[in-house]
Amino acid sequence: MFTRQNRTEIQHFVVTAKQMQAIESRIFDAGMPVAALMEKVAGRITEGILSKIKSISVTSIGVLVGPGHNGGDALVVARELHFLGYSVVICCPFSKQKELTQSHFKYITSLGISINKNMESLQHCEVIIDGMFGFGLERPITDELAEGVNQINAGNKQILSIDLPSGIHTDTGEVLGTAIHATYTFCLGLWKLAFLQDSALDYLGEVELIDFDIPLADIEAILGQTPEFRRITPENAMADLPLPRPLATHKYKNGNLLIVAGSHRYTGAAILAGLGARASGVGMLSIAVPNSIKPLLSTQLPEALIIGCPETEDGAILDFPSNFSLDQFDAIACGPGLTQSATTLVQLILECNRPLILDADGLNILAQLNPILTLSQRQAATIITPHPGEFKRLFPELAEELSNHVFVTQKAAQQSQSIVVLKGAKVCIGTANTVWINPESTPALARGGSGDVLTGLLGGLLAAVVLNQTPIDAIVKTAVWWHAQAGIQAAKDKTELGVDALTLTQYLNLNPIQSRFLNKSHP
Ligand SMILES: NC(=O)C1=CN([C@@H]2O[C@H](COP(=O)(O)OP(=O)(O)OC[C@H]3O[C@@H](n4cnc5c(N)ncnc54)[C@H](O)[C@@H]3O)[C@@H](O)[C@H]2O)[C@H](O)CC1
Ligand SMILES: [K+]
Repeated sequence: MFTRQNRTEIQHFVVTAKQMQAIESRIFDAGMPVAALMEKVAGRITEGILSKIKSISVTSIGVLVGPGHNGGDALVVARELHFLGYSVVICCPFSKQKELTQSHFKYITSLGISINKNMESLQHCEVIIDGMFGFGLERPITDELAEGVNQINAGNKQILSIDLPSGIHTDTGEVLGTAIHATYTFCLGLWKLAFLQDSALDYLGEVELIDFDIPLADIEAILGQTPEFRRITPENAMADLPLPRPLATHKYKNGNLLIVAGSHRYTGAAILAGLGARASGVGMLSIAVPNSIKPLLSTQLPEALIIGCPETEDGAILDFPSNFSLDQFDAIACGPGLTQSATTLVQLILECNRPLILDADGLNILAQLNPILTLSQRQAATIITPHPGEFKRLFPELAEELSNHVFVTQKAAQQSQSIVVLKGAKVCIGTANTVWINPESTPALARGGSGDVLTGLLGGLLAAVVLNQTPIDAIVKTAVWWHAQAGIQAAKDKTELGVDALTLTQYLNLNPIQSRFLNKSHP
């Protein structure tokens, strides 16, 4: 007995509409008939739909059909549901269809199922299948069509969208005119960019990838060895964890990190960054803080070397102590809780030749210093971790397009020659060749302090890879994934309200996902 192949590797590809069309064309050129592929895909969508509706009592299913092949998929699904005994109501508010879609119309009509033009025909159905537009949507939905979509949304029924909620732009995730509010969306073949854009989140509902066996060779032929966009998965995130450790390792081989953080006003930020770094397993941790808060840090992080620094009148770090050198560190993480009074210090750090993570006030200070020029002139790698507000201050010329997170992250990384981590529901990581996007997270992390934790965690992991001369890009996505997974687990245990930043640091250590890492441990 054969079971369907579990192709986890396809989970990490992300495509634009144009790339999907190009991949699809290769399949057709190789001899796969279009109708056969539609039949196969729709069969798998039907399985997906049945698994979602089996627990509710459904007698009548409404199917919204568009003019293209998204509509064709919907008609095949409708036909199969009809044969399974469901009462199917079809609505197609278009007078012209593509040839294959037209052919399915003819057949389904011959089975005695009538086709309605008016969207009100769907109002008594318990469930609606949305096959109006997929990746072929090319202009806004307007007029009567828009009214119909809004009416369907207002009906508060379960809506299952095929490929994309109709009205959502495949690449930007933006709403073109209006869009279906799906309960579930079945993305066909490969993840489309819209599934990883914050702007589409409210419309997608629960999402699932329907694999239909696109050969990897066709994907790679179009996307290349280094795809432009990549989705972070447990597999690719864990592959870059510094585990298992070599048996004969010692502390100087596991990274030496300097955190520069905190002020008299914001002591907690330094502690949280320190606790994030602690969880990373970094070999040596030093934390530079204003002299006056050194005792507090020493109590909270007994394993770290706390460096008390001269401070400004308002309690920010003024400078490093005399004879202090940044050269000894593998990496520096700078910014949480510094306040904007630490400008001279941040300038000094930007000039040093150590790999650097800049966050929070570090970014606000950078924003005053011609960011693109400053970053591109740095002699070592820089990772910046802005939220959208900080991003706007750093890259004002990209502000207008900020709703397209993936695009602006890519542009900012290219312009600044840095790694740009744009925070949001779906964190985007722009590197020289690829934008990594984290699909799984939790709103529980939208809370003061969780960014400080990420900075520390990232710093610790970065210090270790710099020392071992492994690529930096890869570890950034691992840190973002680890941080989100800790948040998800904490939210499961304590609700989304119970994940304060300190609790989050505890889940970095205790996260059950870590037991999976043990598989990679020594025999
Ligand atoms: N992924 C695959 O390899 C497969 C995908 N399939 C399905 O096909 C659609 C894409 O089909 P396509 O015909 O290219 O596009 P659409 O169905 O999304 O619609 C295009 C159709 O609609 C017209 N149109 C576009 N915007 C508007 C508008 N605002 N108002 C009115 N009309 C509009 C446009 O002119 C076209 O006529 C994909 O999503 C999958 O569902 C295959 O079935 C299997 C392989
Ligand atoms: K759709």
